[in-house]
Amino acid sequence: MKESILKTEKLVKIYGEASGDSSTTAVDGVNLEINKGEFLAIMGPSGSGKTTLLHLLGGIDKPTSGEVFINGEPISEMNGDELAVFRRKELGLVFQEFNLLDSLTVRENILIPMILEKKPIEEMEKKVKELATLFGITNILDKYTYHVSGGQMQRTAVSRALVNKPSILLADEPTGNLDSKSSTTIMECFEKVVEELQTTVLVVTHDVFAASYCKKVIFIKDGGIHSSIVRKGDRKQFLNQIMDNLAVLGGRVHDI
Ligand SMILES: Nc1ncnc2c1ncn2[C@@H]1O[C@H](COP(=O)(O)OP(=O)(O)OP(=O)(O)O)[C@@H](O)[C@H]1O
Repeated sequence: MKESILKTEKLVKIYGEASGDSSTTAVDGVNLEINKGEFLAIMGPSGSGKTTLLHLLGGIDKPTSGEVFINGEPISEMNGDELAVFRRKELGLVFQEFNLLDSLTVRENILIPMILEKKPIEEMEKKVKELATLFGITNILDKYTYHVSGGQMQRTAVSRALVNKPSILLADEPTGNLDSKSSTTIMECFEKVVEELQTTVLVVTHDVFAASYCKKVIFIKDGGIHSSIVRKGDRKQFLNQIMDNLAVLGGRVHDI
């Protein structure tokens, strides 16, 4: 049976409503359901509302109306502290800019969320070893982040996002600052996250190549869900299918 991890009901985000200036409806009544083990991408033209939607799903921003449920829990009913704890346990977040602390080593960066959860030291060491092995970064664990490559930084960020075994990993343009080789490595890491750790992954991306690694792509336009496609054949066929759907969406290719 399908297990719902994340669900939204009539999610709306309007910017600028209170200021009296002209307002922008960035997310316009989105109903979305993501089940356990899904690996999906959200794509759409520039300004279509992708990042805003991801911020609402991750509790980083509050909706104007509607609700986000994570494991059946409505996140709008949580106060700031409750939401912070809930996010630390249930959500893993990965950003384009990596957001690592450069005064810490790779190992220390990965440990931060577990330290905040006051996990026993043996458990922390075991988890870091497990994730570093899975993502091929054991040899850089004691390096400072400014001494490692962009691809290694992003694999560190993915490890940090996973240490507390979240229900879902949300990634905003995770390949945006990476060359094509590192982008491939990161998308292969996400495949492992889904297949070996059974963690659900949602990626917001402009990158057709990155999206082609996913099993499903949801296209958004003007803040609403326009269409979605599911991967049936190989990755190259899916990449072509994604390109065709983006062409239908409109917007110039370099805007996507
Ligand atoms: N803080 C804000 N205040 C006012 N308007 C905003 C704000 N953030 C986003 N918007 C507007 O909301 C709409 C959606 O923006 P959003 O950044 O979510 O789109 P996006 O699809 O992620 O774009 P891109 O692909 O260019 O990053 C745009 O019209 C944008 O100008």
